[in-house]
Amino acid sequence: MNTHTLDLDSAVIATRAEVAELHAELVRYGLVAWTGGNISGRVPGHELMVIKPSGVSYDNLTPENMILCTLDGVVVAGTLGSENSPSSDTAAHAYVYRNMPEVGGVVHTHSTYAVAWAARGEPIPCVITAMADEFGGDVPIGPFAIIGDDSIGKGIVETLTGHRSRAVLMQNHGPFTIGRDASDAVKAAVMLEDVARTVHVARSGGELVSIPQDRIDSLFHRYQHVYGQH
Ligand SMILES: O=C(CO)[C@@H](O)[C@@H](O)COP(=O)(O)O
Repeated sequence: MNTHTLDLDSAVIATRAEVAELHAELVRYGLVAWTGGNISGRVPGHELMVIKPSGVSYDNLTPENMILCTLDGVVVAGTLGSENSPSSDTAAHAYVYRNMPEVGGVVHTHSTYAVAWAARGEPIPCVITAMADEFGGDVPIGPFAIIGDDSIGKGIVETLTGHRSRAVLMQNHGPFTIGRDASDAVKAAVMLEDVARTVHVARSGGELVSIPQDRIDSLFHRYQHVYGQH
């Protein structure tokens, strides 16, 4: 077996394990109900992605039943899990990977507060430092788009290209998040729901107080480049 094949096989195995394991985080943080939501990961160094099977209980997701697809969203025949149908959002995830080469992971959830902002068609205003840290500003609204073709993917790419936010609220539907890898995209989904809830509660109590842009900029820089362990 040549080294390229070994590299491919090991990259696929690692991505399957990562994506399967991360789905449990959506349940742990209460971001999905039933089989709603999905996570995918780009297979590093290859024009491939791994995504969950459609409509399968989170309790039954394993590395082996994750589905390997091309970046056109086509299932790679004869591979583990290929007997099942991939997520109904596969086209959206694939469109993001084709058009945003820096993205290594995509997540979709139906988390309550984020979906509530999406139902109002309102961007979440950056009025707490946690939003400045994680999203560098407001969390934007994406267009209303029907599942089944590239519409959702196009809406995600048009909204997030050149935008600091790793999260977009697709109007009347819910959040999609992106990241350098699947884990980073899951973090964005978790933090999104936290800020969506906090700002919703804040606004229900009265007027929101904005943060000066230069403060948002410095908070974002610190969090992205200084915070944590290096
Ligand atoms: O919201 C949608 C589609 O956008 C849901 O169907 C989705 O969360 C779950 O679908 P899958 O189980 O990934 O096919």
